[in-house]
Amino acid sequence: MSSSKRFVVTGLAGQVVQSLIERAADRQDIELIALGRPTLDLGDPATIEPAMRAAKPDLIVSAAAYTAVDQAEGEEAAAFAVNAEGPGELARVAKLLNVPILHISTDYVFDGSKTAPYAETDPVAPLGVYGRSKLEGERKVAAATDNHAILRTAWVYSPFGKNFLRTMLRLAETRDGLNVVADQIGNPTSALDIADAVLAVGTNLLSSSAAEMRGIFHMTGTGEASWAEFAAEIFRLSEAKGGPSATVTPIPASDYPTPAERPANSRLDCTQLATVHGVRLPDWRPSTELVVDRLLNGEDS
Ligand SMILES: NC(=O)C1=CN([C@@H]2O[C@H](COP(=O)(O)OP(=O)(O)OC[C@H]3O[C@@H](n4cnc5c(N)ncnc54)[C@H](O)[C@@H]3O)[C@@H](O)[C@H]2O)C=CC1
Repeated sequence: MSSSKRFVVTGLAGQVVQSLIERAADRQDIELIALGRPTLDLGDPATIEPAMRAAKPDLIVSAAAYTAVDQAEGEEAAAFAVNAEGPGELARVAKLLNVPILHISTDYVFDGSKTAPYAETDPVAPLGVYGRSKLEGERKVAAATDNHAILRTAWVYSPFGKNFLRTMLRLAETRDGLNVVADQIGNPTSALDIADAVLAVGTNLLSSSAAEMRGIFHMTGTGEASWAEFAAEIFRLSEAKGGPSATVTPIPASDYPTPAERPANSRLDCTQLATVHGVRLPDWRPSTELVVDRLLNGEDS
């Protein structure tokens, strides 16, 4: 029998990390190890090489990040340390250990002014600190090693952690109606589907040295929605199962000001990932149903 490959992922409790732990548990061919603070602290680069050497990865997954988008506006140094310097050091260590690195990035590298879904080759223009820090992370990873795949995702939800889906269900416990932004559109993406895709792309990088499998790929759920449409679908599914629901009133983003500006169009064109890696994430609606079901059944905290 062939021995299993060890994927070492950064972070302990994040949505993507938790999803990777769950999905890898079903796989004989992959062993997943999560490394987080204090053993590996992206904000303290000196911890990265010793932690990674000890973990002996066959492949590194860079999933941890400073993800508080609004807070980042006032904490630029912290956001850049964790989202740019940390991943740059991780990629240096990946090169040193001669292993591939998969780095998770974001739709926030774009300003959202394009009217069609974004391709990997479209010009970047982040609107805020978080997006700029993630873009710098992409650049540092790419500069440190050719053996990388940068996977840009967006609108992540899951049974774990903080996300829009869980926030909507929580608010509906106490409110009959909610105002939700209708003029920002994107591709809702289940972290469980991200985990499957990461394991598939990682397996490809380990089995092939083809240059076309390296570089930037867009990786979101299939299908698009506005936040208001996403909320309405969450409540439709929840109500059908006897869970909380609320009436959604669509509002413009200008009626819901936030410290960080969001792109109006967050849609990512994922053709490259399908063509090169044979990976296509499912439609967001059935994936949303799976997560709503799990939360209503109380399987997750
Ligand atoms: N949540 C979203 O909607 C989106 C997320 N992304 C990206 O996807 C990736 C995964 O995001 P989520 O799982 O949703 O994030 P999350 O916020 O659920 O989890 C972030 C993880 O990073 C860890 N972390 C934070 N600072 C750290 C440090 N200094 N050292 C070590 N670990 C640290 C946290 O402990 C946590 O485990 C990130 O790279 C994020 O930028 C991209 C687009 C959208």
